Amino acid sequence: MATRRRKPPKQDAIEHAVKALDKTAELEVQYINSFKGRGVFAKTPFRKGDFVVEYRGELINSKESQRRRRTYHNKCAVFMFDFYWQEKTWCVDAAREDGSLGRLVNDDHKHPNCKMKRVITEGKPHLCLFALKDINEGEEITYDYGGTDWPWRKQEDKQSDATESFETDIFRTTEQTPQRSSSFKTQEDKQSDATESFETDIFRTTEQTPQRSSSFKTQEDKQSDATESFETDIFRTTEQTPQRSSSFKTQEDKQSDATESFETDIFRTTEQTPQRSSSFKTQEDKQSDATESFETDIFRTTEQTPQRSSSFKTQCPHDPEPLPSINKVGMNPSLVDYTDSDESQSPSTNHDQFNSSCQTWCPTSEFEISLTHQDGDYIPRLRRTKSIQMNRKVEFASDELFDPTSGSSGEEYIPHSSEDSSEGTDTSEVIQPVNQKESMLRFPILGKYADIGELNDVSSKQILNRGRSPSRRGGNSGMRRKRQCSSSSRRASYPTTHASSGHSTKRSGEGDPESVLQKTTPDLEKDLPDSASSLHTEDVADGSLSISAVCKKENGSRMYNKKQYCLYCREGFVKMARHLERAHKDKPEVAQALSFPKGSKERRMHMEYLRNRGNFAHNVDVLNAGVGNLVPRKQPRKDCQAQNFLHCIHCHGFFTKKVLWRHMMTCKFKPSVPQKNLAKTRGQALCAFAVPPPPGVKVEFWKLLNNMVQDEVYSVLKSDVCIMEYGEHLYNRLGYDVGKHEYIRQKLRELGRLLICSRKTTSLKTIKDHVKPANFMQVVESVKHLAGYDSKNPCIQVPKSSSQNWTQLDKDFNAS
Ligand SMILES: C[S@@+](CC[C@H](N)C(=O)[O-])C[C@H]1O[C@@H](n2cnc3c(N)ncnc32)[C@H](O)[C@@H]1O
Repeated sequence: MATRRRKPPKQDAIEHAVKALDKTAELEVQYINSFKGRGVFAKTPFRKGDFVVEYRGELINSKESQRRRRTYHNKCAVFMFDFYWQEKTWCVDAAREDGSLGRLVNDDHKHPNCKMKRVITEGKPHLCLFALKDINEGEEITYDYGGTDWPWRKQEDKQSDATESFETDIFRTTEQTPQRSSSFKTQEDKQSDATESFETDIFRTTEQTPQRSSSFKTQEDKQSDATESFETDIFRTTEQTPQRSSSFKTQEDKQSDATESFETDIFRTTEQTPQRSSSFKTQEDKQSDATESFETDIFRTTEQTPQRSSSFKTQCPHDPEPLPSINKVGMNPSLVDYTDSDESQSPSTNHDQFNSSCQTWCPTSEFEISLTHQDGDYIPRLRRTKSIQMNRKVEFASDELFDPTSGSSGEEYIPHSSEDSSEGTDTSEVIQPVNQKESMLRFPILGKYADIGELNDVSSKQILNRGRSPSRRGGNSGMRRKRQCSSSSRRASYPTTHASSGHSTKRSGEGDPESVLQKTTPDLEKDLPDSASSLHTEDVADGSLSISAVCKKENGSRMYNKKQYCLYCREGFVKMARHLERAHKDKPEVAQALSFPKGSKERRMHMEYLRNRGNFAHNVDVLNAGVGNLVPRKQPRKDCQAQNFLHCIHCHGFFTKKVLWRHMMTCKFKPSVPQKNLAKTRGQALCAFAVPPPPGVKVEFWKLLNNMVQDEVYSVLKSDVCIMEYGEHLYNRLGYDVGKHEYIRQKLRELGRLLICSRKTTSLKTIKDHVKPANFMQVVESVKHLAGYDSKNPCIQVPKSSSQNWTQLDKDFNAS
């Protein structure tokens, strides 16, 4: 098939590994579909046994890998590849988008064409893929990730015919049910049978007792013996300058130029610990916490310079005691330093077993090239541990990467597109921009709200008169579950609402928020503080004001015990709708709400509004008293300070400042402002899809773009090369999740708006101009202009670029 001269695969692998080079002339990345994402494809044929690509990344120890796994998003954690070497579990963390190809190779457990092998060179293990069979040009490179619980496997068959959105849904569902299939064991058993027993031993040891099996020792010893001849090869290869191919660099540079730093931020924590600990061996032996960063540092793939071996010295600047050099002919100077290292700096703790012939630790080479299970050679069984979720409560020795207790639980796939909210009850859906300043209502404070004081008396009387009788039943039922961690049950006096006067119980039109407001707002406004005179809660000595966090049950699940306060009887109830129905159906607003069918949107909205009003009245009272538990619209995760909360003038919900801005945009109780429909007409949409994507633009990304509002921003961003490249990059990263499409569009629109503004106010014409350091001040000017910065009264109109804010801005923008 192939006519090119074949290099011995092991040598080929070592050469590429040492130089951190990919075969960019023979391989290419292609976007496959939204389900699978990208994949690596052969540009030229490979022969069975050929080295194909290295799974390159940062080599870290198990402790560090556990730590990262806890902090990484699932999408990143899936790039962590755990493997066993020298009685320890190691991990190649390829989460970083570094442009390398190995990390993008997809899984195929049925008909893989490659197999992962461990190649040790310069004392470091590398994970390399070798062809299991002849691979044709255009064929996707695949290997078996191991295990059986990868979500996509269960769906593979269904996938082929399904539509894109359907696929995504399935995928999500699967992600949420990370149960190991029952066939797992069977396959495990089959594998175990097919491989040498020692492999099984290795992984049993890893999962249960980190002891070396006797068969493993034998194998290791065999390897040690065999290393001698490889060393020569290794050192020969290291003489060559380890540079990345130019084509590779270009691709990577392009990506990094166009990419925002947010994606890489997560990794910074671990990358910013360049200190080497003093004694590797001791720490390793002790498995103490302090080892965490050390091993990482030693084996870290240089982030900036892809020259792995030569960067080693720089990576370890704090070696306490440099040891005598072992001179190897032809050795790269940096490698001399590396081999100079103290034995104790070997990643191995068992040097006798690893290389018993060396008194001083020296790098050895190990190569495992058996490509079938049958030939009986040592095949390191590499395993993707993404499917095993660490149980944080279990204490692990640093080498115990696998959590035996969670083996069957699978990976916890968390739907990532959902909003980060502690309580998903806010179903605000309509986006209607309003004047934010007018809409943010701060709470009234002690003494500043005379009306409330007067009303309090009335309401106190009302409470006395009524006692608990009208609400007793509801109250009891609401309190049936005695969970004490919600808001304070302190009774207080409240402003009355006088809600009953003059309100028809006639059905309002179609649950329109406005109609709800028209009927209910006037009453409430009596109770509301004058927004102009309202003060900020910071003015209160609010040491005793609290906002309770969400409560958890013993098993960690959420406890739904948030008490809402009744507008009429001032009691707290967990089930407010039921209470209102039972105790206050005579009230016009309640009657009005009840006039809608159960479960209807209108009824829910009315009830929600009444609930909010009751809570609002309660909060007003608590704030007036300066003591008590405030009821927020959404319970925070942690107990919060009251001054971080503000009140929405439309729905009267109490929100954190951070959330309020966004909420105001979507509050369903705000009166709607007629807006020009900026959405595409049907004709426009059809025309947009009819236009083929420009050369180099993927169809899927093109579709995403064409779903955008087609205004000036759209045409500008479409014509800017950088924005389009950035968009494609985002699409490649996030596009498989339909929930992220809007985010991608908004990111692009932000840049489009900036570009328009820059063109109007500065000499910058493209986004590329924006990244030139010389233009920095112009960019600042443009951003200020765009954000509506007022230099006289230093403030900005648009404090942050949430998509909703920009939606308003878009409208203003278009209007102007
Ligand atoms: C190591 S990454 C491979 C590169 C990935 N396709 C990408 O575009 O970033 C592993 C991820 O690829 C996807 N993947 C790998 N093999 C797959 C397969 N056979 N079918 C569907 N998705 C697959 C899964 O989303 C998995 O989380």
